Amino acid sequence: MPDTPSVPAPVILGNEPGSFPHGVLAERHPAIVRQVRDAFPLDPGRREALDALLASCADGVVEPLPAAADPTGRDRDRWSHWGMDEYAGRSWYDVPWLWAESHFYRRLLDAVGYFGPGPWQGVDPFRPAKLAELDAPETDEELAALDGLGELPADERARALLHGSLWGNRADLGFRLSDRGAGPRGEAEPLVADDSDTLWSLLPARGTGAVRQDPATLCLVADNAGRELVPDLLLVSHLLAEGRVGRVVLHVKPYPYYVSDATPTDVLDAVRRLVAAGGTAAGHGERLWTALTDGRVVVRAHPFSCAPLPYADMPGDLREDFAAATVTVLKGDLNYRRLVGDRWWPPTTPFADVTAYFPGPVAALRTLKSDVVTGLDAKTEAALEASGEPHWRTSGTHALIQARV
Ligand SMILES: O=P(O)(O)OC[C@@]1(O)O[C@H](CO)[C@@H](O)[C@@H]1O
Repeated sequence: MPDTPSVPAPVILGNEPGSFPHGVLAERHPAIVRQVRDAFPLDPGRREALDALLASCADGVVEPLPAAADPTGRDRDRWSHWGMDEYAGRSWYDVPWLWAESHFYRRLLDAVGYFGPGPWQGVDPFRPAKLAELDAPETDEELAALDGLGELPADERARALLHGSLWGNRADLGFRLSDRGAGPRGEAEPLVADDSDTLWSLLPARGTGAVRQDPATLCLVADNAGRELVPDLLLVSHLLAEGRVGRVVLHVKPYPYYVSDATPTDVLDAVRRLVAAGGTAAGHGERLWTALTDGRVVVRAHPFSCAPLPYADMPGDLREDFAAATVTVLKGDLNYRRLVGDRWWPPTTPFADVTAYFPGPVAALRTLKSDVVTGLDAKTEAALEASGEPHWRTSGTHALIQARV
């Protein structure tokens, strides 16, 4: 197995005005604070805390989590282990962008009283937006379209559902706040890498050549709730129905994160949405409901899923989870950044090299919404650079399916 590149590329920081990472820290985060402030009738104490965070976004520094932030102290201990003491006092713009962003969301939860004690303990500040998206007419349309898939051969249905999950990643409420917009479609193909054949080779359908001794286990590291989680669950349901997997471990976040990231509550909302939709969607919803009750689908909410660190720093128990899977599929841009390392890799750096540390076969389904990218062939990189789309890395108009056996 190739080794992770011996000389890692520079870590992405948010310290360059005009860059995407800087814009996220300086513009998107304040917009998110205002959005939360307007979405809840918060008491003066909470509003003051939000205003303090808003002020900090512009020119503040990383501050330790206040003692009240976490009555048990367990989460503060984790954050200390994750670098909070090292970075405390330093500008948001001078620490790794991944770390700064993740710490912002943890501070936002403090500001709204998510960790309590108090009336807002456990209330997801992003829930109104998540539910609005789940109940949107577009969701009805996407679920109704499932009725037409039944006529397709199983492998075409599988491909359609895989792409539904892939492009579902554009349904990202935080991203839309500063979506640089899909500029004029250039020459470059929307899919900049496609290892789907490799992924399918790991999850053969019943009755095909490759007969597995034990049913395959899929570890799916989910990303956003709503209109991304629904297609993810539809793919899971299809893989179970076709015998491509016998068991699914669904990783979601233990608490709200990056605006739309899915929590266990969001899994329940999405399954209920499917069951209530009628038609083919309801069949998927009922299959998932049964699979959750009989243990074929297991939901995990590991603390490291909300860590400000790359997966290369994952703890042993999570490493064991991934190692036990036939394949681990990571959804979305943030998980991609954490999987390959949020660094200025040359785009042609082999995906296999930057994921060499990962236990077991791994795949990524991601729309490009931030600067990091690996695993492109030189021709694709050249086409993207020549495409007339200056923001091809961050606009969400391109996506990739990458896999390492
Ligand atoms: O993981 P997701 O939901 O696909 O994207 C997360 C994201 O919105 O957050 C970061 C910018 O704030 C980027 O990684 C990306 O744009």
